[in-house]
Amino acid sequence: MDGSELIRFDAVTKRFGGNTVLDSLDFTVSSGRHVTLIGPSGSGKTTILRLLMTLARPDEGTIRVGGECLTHEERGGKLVPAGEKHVREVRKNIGMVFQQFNLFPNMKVMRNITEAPVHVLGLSADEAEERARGLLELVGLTEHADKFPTQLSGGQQQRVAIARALAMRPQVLLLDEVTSALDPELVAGVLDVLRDIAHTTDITMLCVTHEMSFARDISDDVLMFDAGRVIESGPPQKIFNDPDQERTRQFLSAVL
Ligand SMILES: Nc1ncnc2c1ncn2[C@@H]1O[C@H](COP(=O)(O)OP(=O)(O)OP(=O)(O)O)[C@@H](O)[C@H]1O
Repeated sequence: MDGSELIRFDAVTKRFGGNTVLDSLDFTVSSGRHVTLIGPSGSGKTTILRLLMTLARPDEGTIRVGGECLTHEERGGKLVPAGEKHVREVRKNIGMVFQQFNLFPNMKVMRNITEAPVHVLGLSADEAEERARGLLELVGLTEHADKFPTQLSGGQQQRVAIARALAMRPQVLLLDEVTSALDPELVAGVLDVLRDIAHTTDITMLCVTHEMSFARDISDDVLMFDAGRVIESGPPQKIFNDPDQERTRQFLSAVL
């Protein structure tokens, strides 16, 4: 962890129709930090992760990751909207785990994990498999490399999705409600794996979750969103125990 700035949102506005979901949003995340986004449903948390994955584009403002601009590029001395090639390069630094796992159903676990390292990073099959074996051990699925996703529980599938995201060795891992689609008895196993990753690696994490005790455990910083703006931020002890904003207090009393 070197503490340098890794993610920067400058005056980012995102609208869907007439609905302003993010309203001139500014925030930064330093390298190695674990940041949790909390706030009421519809406050724009998932949209932030989707913008970072370029699954959506902002209407205004700029987003930078690792010093590279995700939204714009310089061409002929002018700043123009970023093209596909530029976006793909910047995005190599970002891994995401979704609520619904999104594994490739027709590929075995091993291939789910090696596919992008081979095709995007150009690793040899042997290098990618060695990397995948290490990750399967990390997520406790060494025995399941030759299974198809449907042969695994939801919790196991989500752990494969975590291994798959990490296989690209991204600088930042985005976690979007990764336990929301799981049966309650499978949640703890997935959160334990993520706790382990948070505590033993220097990866930067940006996490949207309703699991407040998990947020308390892993976060360096908590950002409280309301109506597309950060209304308060700070270490989890401060936000969860003694928030400054009445809106944060109300939100927490409803979810804790
Ligand atoms: N593709 C889309 N088209 C239209 N509206 C959208 C789209 N994606 C998000 N929205 C709207 O943007 C707002 C913010 O959504 P977002 O998913 O970012 O909120 P959230 O804070 O993550 O909420 P939740 O906690 O319920 O997941 C919501 O009103 C949502 O309906």
